Amino acid sequence: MTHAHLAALKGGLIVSCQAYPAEPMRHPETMTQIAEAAVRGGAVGIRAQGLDDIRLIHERVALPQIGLWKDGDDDVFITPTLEHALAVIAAGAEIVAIDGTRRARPDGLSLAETIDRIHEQTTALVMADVGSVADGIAAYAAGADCVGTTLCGYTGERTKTDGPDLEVLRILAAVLPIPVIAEGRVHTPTQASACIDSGAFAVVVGTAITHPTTITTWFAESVAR
Ligand SMILES: CC(=O)N[C@H](C=O)[C@@H](O)[C@H](O)[C@H](O)COP(=O)(O)O
Repeated sequence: MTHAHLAALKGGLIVSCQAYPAEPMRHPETMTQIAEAAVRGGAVGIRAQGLDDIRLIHERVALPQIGLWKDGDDDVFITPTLEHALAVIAAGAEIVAIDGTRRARPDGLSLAETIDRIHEQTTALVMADVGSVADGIAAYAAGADCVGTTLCGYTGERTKTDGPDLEVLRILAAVLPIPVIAEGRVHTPTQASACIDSGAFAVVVGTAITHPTTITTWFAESVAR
């Protein structure tokens, strides 16, 4: 049985609204406006980073929100500890995205301990951001409510493909009984559609919708002679 907030995402597009440190658009109001614009285009959910952004988006956007807190320069930086996860949930995220890899976590808790404590202390769901098939299987065993292919190509286990890692997506969607969300380098509508055809429960698009600097480089490079 899928929780209502996850069920609301089924078969849809989740738009990741994130700006990176020191970037011009890094402001909760700006990210909230981007999220509001994404709603008008048909997004069924929003993914957002940082407590202030999550709080404001929760106030103004009536869609399920996947929240995360990127912190630290270590390998594990997506909502790296239980404390980060609880803060993301307190800020209003219905689903908390956490590092769901098999790497050691900075607070010394295992992934299973982290997920157990989130489930004991809150009603939020956990999206485990994984970097490989082995990660995904371990995250399911650890109690994740859903997994995302978010970290495929970023942990050294998988080659960073130009588009989404459809191979990991296809395998995890076939073997796991929980939703598998496609995320990472989905840059075109055709790729998003291929994710659904490969078994994705939902598709997250960030950069190609919400990161104008990167999109500008794609066009600038294509006109350069
Ligand atoms: C690896 C990592 O840090 N991923 C982050 C996770 O939230 C974001 O920087 C990405 O923008 C997000 O995953 C969406 O992916 P893309 O922007 O490729 O559509």
